[in-house]
Amino acid sequence: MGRRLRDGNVASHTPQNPRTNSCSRWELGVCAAVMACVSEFYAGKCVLITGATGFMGKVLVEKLLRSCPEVKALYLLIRTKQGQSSQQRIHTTLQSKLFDRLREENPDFHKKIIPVSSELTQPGLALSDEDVQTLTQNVHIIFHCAATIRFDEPLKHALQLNVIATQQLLSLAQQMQQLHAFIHISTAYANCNRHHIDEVIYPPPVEPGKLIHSLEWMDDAIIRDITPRLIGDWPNTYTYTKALAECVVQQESGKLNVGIIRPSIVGASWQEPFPGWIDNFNGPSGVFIAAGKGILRTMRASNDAVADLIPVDVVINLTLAAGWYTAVHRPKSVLVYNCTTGGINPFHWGEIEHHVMSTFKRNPLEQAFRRPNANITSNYLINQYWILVSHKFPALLYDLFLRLSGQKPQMMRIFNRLHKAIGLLEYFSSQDWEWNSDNMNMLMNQLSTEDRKMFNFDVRQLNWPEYIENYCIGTKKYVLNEDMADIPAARQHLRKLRNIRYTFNTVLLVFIWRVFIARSQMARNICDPLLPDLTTDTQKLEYPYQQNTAIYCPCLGPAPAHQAPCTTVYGRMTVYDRVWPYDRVRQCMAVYDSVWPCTTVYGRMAVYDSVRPCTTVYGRMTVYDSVRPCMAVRPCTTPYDRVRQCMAVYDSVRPCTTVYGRVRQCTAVYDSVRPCTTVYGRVRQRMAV
Ligand SMILES: CCCCCCCCCCCCCCCC(=O)SCCNC(=O)CCNC(=O)[C@H](O)C(C)(C)COP(=O)(O)OP(=O)(O)OC[C@H]1O[C@@H](n2cnc3c(N)ncnc32)[C@H](O)[C@@H]1OP(=O)(O)O
Ligand SMILES: NC(=O)C1=CN([C@@H]2O[C@H](COP(=O)(O)OP(=O)(O)OC[C@H]3O[C@@H](n4cnc5c(N)ncnc54)[C@H](OP(=O)(O)O)[C@@H]3O)[C@@H](O)[C@H]2O)C=CC1
Repeated sequence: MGRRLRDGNVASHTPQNPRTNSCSRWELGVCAAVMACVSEFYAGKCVLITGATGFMGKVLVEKLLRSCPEVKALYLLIRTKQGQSSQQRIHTTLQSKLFDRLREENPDFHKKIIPVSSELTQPGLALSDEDVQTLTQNVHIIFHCAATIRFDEPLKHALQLNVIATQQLLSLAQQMQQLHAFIHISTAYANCNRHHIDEVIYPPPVEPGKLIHSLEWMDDAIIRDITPRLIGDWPNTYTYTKALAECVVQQESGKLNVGIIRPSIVGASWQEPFPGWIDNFNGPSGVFIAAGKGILRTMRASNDAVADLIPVDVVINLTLAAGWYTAVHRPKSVLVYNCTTGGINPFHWGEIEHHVMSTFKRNPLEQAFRRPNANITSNYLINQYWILVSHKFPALLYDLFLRLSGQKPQMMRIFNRLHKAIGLLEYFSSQDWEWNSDNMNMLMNQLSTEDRKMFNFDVRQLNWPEYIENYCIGTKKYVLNEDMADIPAARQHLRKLRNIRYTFNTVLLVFIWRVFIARSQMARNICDPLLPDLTTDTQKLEYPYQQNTAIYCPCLGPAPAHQAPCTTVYGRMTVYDRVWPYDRVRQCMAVYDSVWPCTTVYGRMAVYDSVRPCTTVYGRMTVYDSVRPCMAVRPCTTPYDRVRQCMAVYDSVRPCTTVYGRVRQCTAVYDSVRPCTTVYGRVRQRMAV
């Protein structure tokens, strides 16, 4: 690694006039024929990069050193953090697997890296005078990647980093004597309040200077209160301040050659330095991991909305090419590149869900909480339902288990954080945008064949299923640092989870059956058609009586009736009793109905009698009511109606042949409906009969 600027040991170089240094059109042709023009352009150049310890910054440093080996020096503006100096931090960053390929190709690559201590939120970027002098003398190209990308960042801090730091960097750039290009990394969602987004800088929601001055004197509590009103149509302070930053870039660019790159949702690498490289939980990566671990089961997203993911290497290739183009062609105004895939090679969230789940089932993550099975829905209520059933309920059970086993409950806490994170992402997964990407296409056409291969950002070639598979495997290998050799053990763990789920579901089903369904005729009527029909098609064709046997013994395997078709209710009852002896009459009715639904009182009675011959009118009436509830079918407004109904039943039990017998029967029935306490009442009863 090159020594820090403060040490004053900067590799000497001959300053070149940016205008004469750029490839002429003739030179471009020669360069293309001999070697890639873009890497030729970076030869001998000093490049300043902010955000080099971040996701995209790292990939930029790696690609620049690998594909432009003649680059002179990389000045990386890095803040001290957690007691580590910028020197130590870059040292740690370079240990990342990301640099393995470069390490192999060029073990001395670190010598070109010069860390510069800089806290971007401080006045003057907290640069020493010496560092300012060296940077202003040497830097040819600036890539400004640093930003806070947190969606919940307090407005003042987001403004300080994303807007004010950009402003300060631009004024430093103005002092640079041989700067060729200033490339600012923005986001495709800076203007997410619009549906169609062109490659232009839109008017800012508020004049950035005014906002900066107003927020200076306000305390944090007031700012927090007015933030929602200030950001208006923007979903968070990140996209809002990125919109303001674009405006600042335009205002302060002066005579600088400036380009703005607007990537959409930056994901794992597609090809370089190797497929699937990713090192953080941001954006979809965290969602994929949570789904792969079986924690996330539901999320609000539209199946049909375009998932505008863009691989990180595509963004970096475009950025380097834009650096070259901006320096060489010096466009008159700030050139904006929408770096997106949706308009060129669209892929949808529903498809992503499918491929993510399929990949994690084949290549499971270690120690999954449940089997991966996430579903996306755009319906708020359905999502809330699944959150309750698939997130909160299992979390409660698991925490209960942890408590009982003397451990600290943690699942509910994890779910609360997950819900906060996905709540912030839903805005981006529930709708889609149209980005114009003419400048990206124009730039591609400007590249030589060689450059197009070396700095490939042609997303038409992107094979999504393959990319998503590599992405998921990348989260496993590089974010979670899991060993691919442990996949068989992870698969075994998933099988164990599946068996636990089957057992749990069976117990739950049996419990629900016994407590609710087996005790209620109405519930049975509702549930019977919903219960799984376990019979095969051949059985259905062969014998209708067989169809429902499985309903009565769903968890205990096939009943004997499957082997020897049962044609009588009695036979059927025998099977039933073996499985689950319980409340004979109710069972009998249920079984009978399942075989031969009984619509007449008579049929019903016949079944009833076969089980428990009825000797009392009351018992008989209960059966009668269960078949054709008298109050429901024909509301009985008078005891007389009831008596008529009862008599019909009564007759079927004990037919009466004498008038006297009839009167006695009637009286008994009548009494059971409305006991009579007066002689007058009795006489009225008899008269009625
Ligand atoms: C199969 C389904 C397919 C459908 C799939 C749809 C995906 C739909 C993606 C849309 C994506 C749009 C992206 C816009 C395009 C840009 O503009 S890109 C810039 C993107 N910026 C981000 O993604 C930053 C978002 N993150 C944040 O704002 C903050 O991390 C959060 C989410 C507010 C959490 O903050 P915090 O509570 O202070 O904690 P933090 O330490 O940051 O993280 C807490 C936990 O959340 C986890 N976490 C962080 N981010 C995430 C995440 N994205 N997901 C899950 N967990 C996360 C962390 O791993 C951590 O877990 P533990 O390690 O503690 O177990
Ligand atoms: N990731 C994505 O999906 C997308 C990102 N972008 C844009 O790309 C750029 C890079 O994003 P990404 O790499 O993902 O972000 P990261 O969060 O991974 O990296 C942010 C970088 O900024 C640096 N930084 C933050 N605060 C300061 C500070 N006060 N002083 C000095 N350096 C600081 C961080 O350094 P440190 O290590 O010290 O924290 C880190 O190197 C951003 O401008 C972002 O807006 C745009 C679209 C999508």
